[in-house]
Amino acid sequence: MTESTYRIQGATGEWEVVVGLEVHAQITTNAKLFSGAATAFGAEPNTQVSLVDAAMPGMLPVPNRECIRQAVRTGMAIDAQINKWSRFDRKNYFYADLPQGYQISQLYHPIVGEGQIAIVLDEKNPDTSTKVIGVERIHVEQDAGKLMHDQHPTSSYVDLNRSGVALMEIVSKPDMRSPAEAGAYLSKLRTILRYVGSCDGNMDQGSMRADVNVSVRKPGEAFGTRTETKNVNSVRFVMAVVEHEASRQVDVLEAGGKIVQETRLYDPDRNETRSMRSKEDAHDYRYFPDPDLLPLELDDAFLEECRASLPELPDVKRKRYEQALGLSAYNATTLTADADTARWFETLVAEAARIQGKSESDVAKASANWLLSELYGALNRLGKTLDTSPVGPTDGAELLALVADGTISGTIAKQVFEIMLETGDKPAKIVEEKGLKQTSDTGAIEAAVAKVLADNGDKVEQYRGGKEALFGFFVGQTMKAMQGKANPQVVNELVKKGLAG
Ligand SMILES: Nc1ncnc2c1ncn2[C@@H]1O[C@H](COP(=O)(O)OP(=O)(O)OP(=O)(O)O)[C@@H](O)[C@H]1O
Ligand SMILES: [Mg+2]
Ligand SMILES: [Mg+2]
Repeated sequence: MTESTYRIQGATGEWEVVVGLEVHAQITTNAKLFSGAATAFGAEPNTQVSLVDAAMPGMLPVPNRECIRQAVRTGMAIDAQINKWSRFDRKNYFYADLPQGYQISQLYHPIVGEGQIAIVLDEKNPDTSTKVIGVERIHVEQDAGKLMHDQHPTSSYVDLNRSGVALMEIVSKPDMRSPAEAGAYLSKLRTILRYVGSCDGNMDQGSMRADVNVSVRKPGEAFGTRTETKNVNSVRFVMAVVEHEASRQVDVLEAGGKIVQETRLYDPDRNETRSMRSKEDAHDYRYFPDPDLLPLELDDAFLEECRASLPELPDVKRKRYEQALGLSAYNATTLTADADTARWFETLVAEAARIQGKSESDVAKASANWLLSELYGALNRLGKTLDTSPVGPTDGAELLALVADGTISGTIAKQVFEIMLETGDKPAKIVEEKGLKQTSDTGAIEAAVAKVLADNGDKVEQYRGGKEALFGFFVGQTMKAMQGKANPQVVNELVKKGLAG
């Protein structure tokens, strides 16, 4: 565990920043938290609104089992305490996007208690740069609707599609100490949610948004007063908010001012935060238990099913990639940062092992290197991602097998791969049709070596005079003469022999 050393230098000395994040994550379900209305993104306004979501008198909320299940699975994935007994509370306030006049949330008895998330600050050295950030709680609550101010010159409209959509509010402890830690926490949380499948993590669609709580203090002193910047919707913006808000607070404090507990808004265009209103306290909302809902009681069979349905999680997967598959820490971290990437890689490795009749650990390194350099390089160039990759894991594994069994050299493999990307053809077919098979035909290679040595008599003399670095030149020239198709080992041997003779 490393201590963060992020400090802000002020006129009166160094300041430390303290950060806690409240993350609202939309639960991936087809239906809302207390109604059967749909939740699809991008639907026409007010087409996904049931009578419950519109708060028609007399309608009663009925909890959606799947939402509860996903919150519990998320809690288990961060090693949190799961509360078998929890309850919904009403958070009362008036706003035009909230037809009920209250939000159903969980203040006093959240469904998930304390947990933790391990963040990595240096991907090359994950084991020595891990910091554990505490999670205070996860509770389940309803989302509000959305006001639309751009539809009419003088009126605002209300879209209730989001009204009643299930959210998890994941509240961290004030354990982060720098913009980088806040960014790493949010990324890691998103990774975990995507592995679990409880939230799609698409911040640009609003499925995940962070309220960023920031305060500053002199190192070793008690916590200062926090401000809360609402609804920040990217990792980069969260980091920017921490940086700006911290230095703004230092300026205020050093000028003799006071920080007031308030809600602020982030403006990405001007990269600044602005005060919105003074912060409400819990008592302003007159929270009380919702009389329309019974307490939630989870039985053991339900909890057992939640646990059994969890996938292998990113930290465990990373360790397995390092220890069982022999990958570098960096490659293991990169490949496990995203559930889809890990799945793609695992199919590639399984296929490569199957085709070559080897164990997964024998083929994992070459698979990882190919995926992270060749495939990623090509996808970047083509503006594509793994899910839209023109080459799938099985074709990739077949290409790797051709290199492993000596059918083609690594250089030729790059050419074959380019053709695969263009045509979608199988690698074996391309090698066959283009006559790209590697040759170990010593006769042909010997002849090529002889010609290279004859054409470069001066260099041969220099080599023999002690300039051994020239060896690579002769190998390269021979390879070129063989159009890349010569077995490199045989070329090495024959060049050595030719130079000696
Ligand atoms: N001094 C502090 N500096 C920075 N962050 C803090 C500090 N004290 C608390 N926090 C963070 O502020 C957040 C408080 O969230 P919580 O949901 O408990 O309350 P809230 O913000 O008052 O309520 P609401 O959900 O209505 O916004 C937590 O993430 C916590 O870690
Ligand atoms: Mg909160
Ligand atoms: Mg808050």
